Amino acid sequence: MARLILDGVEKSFHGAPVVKGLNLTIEPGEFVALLGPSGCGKSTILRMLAGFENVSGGQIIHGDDCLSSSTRHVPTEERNFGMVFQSYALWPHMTVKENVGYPLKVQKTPVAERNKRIKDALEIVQLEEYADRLPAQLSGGQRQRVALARSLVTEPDVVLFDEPLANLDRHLRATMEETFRAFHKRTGATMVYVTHDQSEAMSLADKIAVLNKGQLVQWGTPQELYARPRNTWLANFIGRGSVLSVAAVAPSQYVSGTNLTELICQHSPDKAASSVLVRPQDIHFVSADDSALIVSVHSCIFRGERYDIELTLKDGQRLLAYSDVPMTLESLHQVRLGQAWSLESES
Ligand SMILES: Nc1ncnc2c1ncn2[C@@H]1O[C@H](COP(=O)(O)OP(=O)(O)OP(=O)(O)O)[C@@H](O)[C@H]1O
Repeated sequence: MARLILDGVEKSFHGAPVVKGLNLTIEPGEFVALLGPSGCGKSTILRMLAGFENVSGGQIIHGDDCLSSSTRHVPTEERNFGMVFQSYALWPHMTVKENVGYPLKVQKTPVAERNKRIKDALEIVQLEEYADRLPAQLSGGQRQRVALARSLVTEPDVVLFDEPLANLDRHLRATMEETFRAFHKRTGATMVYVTHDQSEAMSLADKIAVLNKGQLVQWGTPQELYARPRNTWLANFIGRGSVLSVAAVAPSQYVSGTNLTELICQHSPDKAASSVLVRPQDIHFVSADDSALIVSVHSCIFRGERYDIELTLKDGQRLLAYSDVPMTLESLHQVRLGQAWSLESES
């Protein structure tokens, strides 16, 4: 098992940069998500890791080996990285076990060893009983599990996933997330997982690289990204909450509820302003509290376990809060704010 390093990786297509100076160090056995909106360069990064694309600058290092640089390009088949795509990419005329065993056949692994590894891989994804079926006789989730089994028969150090759940319905996605978690635990392989779905990334990954327009915005654990997003763009992208304009305050710090209330009250459009992130669970409805803020209810939406309440502050800004009970539109309430996180402005 070896560390995977992206060192100043660049990629341009026809002179247009799509990945800019990317630095990431992925520890052996880590589950890493590359998260970002459509077109931010996630798949291109994965394709460079896989060796389908060369790099325009920088280098990719695995352990002691340089896999890609401006002077070197180790071909895909020599990287021994497993890959799982959105489209499954199964051979329709081959049975499940033939599909799973295909990479071993290419490697000319002896038949007895091949059969053992196929059996082990199918056991991990719980498809032993389906070994002789054709892909057309399987459900979407089962096909994705075949692709997963195929990605691990060669016992790769690194497995690359390109939006593997994008074609599955919500219920199946949750089940497959469980399969991925178990798969990671069982194999201990390093995993790099591309997705534009933040809840998927948060629930699966040890660390997340959030990308926007080909650049790394932040690299951290899901908890760090949620609690301390770097800038306003990331605060709007990760989790639920409200980005408020307040009187000037230094970025990257927690602001206490009392200070926050003051910063909101002192804010005026003609003065320098900062942005803070307020999470809905930090907004508390109170009664008869002199230091509380007066808000009115703009909307109230039932979400099953609770209501989403959109509030309007005195200056017209909106604030998302949660409530166990429904609230009447336009009604006035008092809220006490817990804490907020101050943000850098988007560069
Ligand atoms: N072979 C190519 N030739 C030219 N431009 C390309 C090529 N591949 C990707 N691009 C461009 O690079 C940018 C990043 O594409 P990429 O597929 O990496 O984004 P992504 O984040 O994976 O998006 P999505 O979530 O929509 O798949 C896009 O603007 C895309 O049009």
